Amino acid sequence: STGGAVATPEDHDVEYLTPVSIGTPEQILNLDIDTGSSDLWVFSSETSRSEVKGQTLYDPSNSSTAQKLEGYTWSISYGDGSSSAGEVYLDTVSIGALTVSSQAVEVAQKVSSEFTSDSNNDGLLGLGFGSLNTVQPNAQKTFFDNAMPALDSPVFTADLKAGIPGRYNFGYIDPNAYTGNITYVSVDDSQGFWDWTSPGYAIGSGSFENTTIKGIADTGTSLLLLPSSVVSAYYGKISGAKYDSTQAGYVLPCSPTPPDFAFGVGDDGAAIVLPGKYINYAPTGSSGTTCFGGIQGDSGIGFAIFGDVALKAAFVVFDGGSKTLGWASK
Ligand SMILES: N#Cc1c(N)n[nH]c1N1CCCC1
Repeated sequence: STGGAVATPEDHDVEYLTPVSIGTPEQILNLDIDTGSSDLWVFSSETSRSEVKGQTLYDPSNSSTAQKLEGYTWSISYGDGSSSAGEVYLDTVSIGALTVSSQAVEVAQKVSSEFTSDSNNDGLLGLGFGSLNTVQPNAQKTFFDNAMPALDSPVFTADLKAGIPGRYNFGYIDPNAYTGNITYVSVDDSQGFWDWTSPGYAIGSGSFENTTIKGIADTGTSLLLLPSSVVSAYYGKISGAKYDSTQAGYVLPCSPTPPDFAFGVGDDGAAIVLPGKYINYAPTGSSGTTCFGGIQGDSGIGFAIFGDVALKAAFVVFDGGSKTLGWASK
C-alpha cells in the first residue's frame, strides 16, 4: 500500500497542515505532521470549550468505529512550552489512500494557549519513534509504525515547500520530486528522534567548514537551530545582523537578500543549499525593514534541529526499515 497528502504552509511557513481522515463516517482534521514527536492527538468534543477557538473537533461518539481505551491517558509537553493532555480511543485513520484500521487517537481534554490560538491546527500526528509516545499505561504506536508492514516500502517522505503546498508520501519515493541523488545517512533513534550528523556547512560562496553537527530532522519545528559557533559565523557575514534580546534571536536587514546557507550530507560532498531568502523568516515590524532570522541557536537543547526552514530546501526520506535519512535537492 501507499498513500500521501498535501502539506499546506501556514503564515511564514511556521507549520504545515495536512488533511487526515478519522473515523466512520470520516471526520477530516488538518493536522501538523511532526517527526519530532510521537503522539497523534486531536482537538475533540472533549476539549475544554474555553480552549477551542475555531479548530475542527473529532467527536468519537459520531464514529461507528471508535473504541475507547478505558483508563488510558496521555499528556505531552513540547520544547516550546506548549502542552496538551486527554484520553485515548482507537479508530480508523487515513492519510490519502493509506488507512490504519486501529490507530490510537488521543483526544485532547486540555490544550495550552499556544494551541488554542492556532485556529487552523486541529492537532498533531507524530512520526517520531515509538519510545516518545506519552500514552499511559501502555505506549501506543505511531501511524507510520502501524502502517509500515503493509507499505510497499517502509518509508515516508517529506517534500515541504516555501510558501506553497508540498506533500507527505507514505510507502514510496516519487522520482519526480527531487533532483540528483538521494544521499542516505545513519540515524541514532536512541532518544526517539530522527537524529543524524551533518559533516559541516558553507556560507554563500565560501569554503566548506568541516564541523560535526548532530541534530534531528523535525517537521514540527519552524526554524533551523544550529550550534552558536555556526550561527554567529553566518550572521557575522551580514551587515546589520545582530542578536536582539527583545526578540530573543538574531535579526537581520530583510534587504539585501542574505547569503545562502548549505549543510553537508554524508561523506561524499553532498549538501543541501538554503537560498538566502529562507533566512528572512518573517518581518519583525510593520516597516518590513528588519527580519527575524530563520537560522537561530540551539543552545540549551543539546542538539541541532533541522526544522522547516531546512527541510523545505530538500526532499527527505525517512526510512523506517533501515533507520536512515535520505536527503536530496529539488
Ligand atoms: N517545541 C517544539 C516542537 C518540536 N521540537 N517538534 N515539534 C514541536 N512542537 C509541535 C507542536 C508544538 C511544538
